[in-house]
Amino acid sequence: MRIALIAHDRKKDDLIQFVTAYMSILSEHDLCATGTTGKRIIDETSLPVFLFQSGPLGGDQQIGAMVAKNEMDMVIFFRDPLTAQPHEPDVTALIRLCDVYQIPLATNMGTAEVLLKGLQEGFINWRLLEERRS
Ligand SMILES: O=C(CO)COP(=O)(O)O
Repeated sequence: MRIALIAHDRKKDDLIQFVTAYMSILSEHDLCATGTTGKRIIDETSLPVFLFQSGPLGGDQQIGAMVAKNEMDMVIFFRDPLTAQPHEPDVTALIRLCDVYQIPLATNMGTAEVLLKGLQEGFINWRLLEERRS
């Protein structure tokens, strides 16, 4: 499965903690991330991560394009609900596309934990069928 990892600045520490805790599951999948988030994951966990542009420079849109092309299986996006983002329309667009294409999306750590446990149990294997169909 291809999994996108994204975190706004004040949520990056939480995402690193999450990725470290679930490294054994995440290491079995193709990981990609917005630029700054991805660099921190690489530096702090050594997991291989494909880097898109930084979020404010178009990274959310690049991930959204992959969702629209059926090339993304899960999005874990630790949003900061308390800080205005200059690229808020891009954030909204990515979340909208996940809903349009029924892509599992977690916007906080509680949901992300459930998603990864579900992934491990095979609850998201229907995505493999989707990929074959497209
Ligand atoms: O802003 C972001 C998502 O909207 C995250 O981007 P960075 O990972 O480049 O900080």
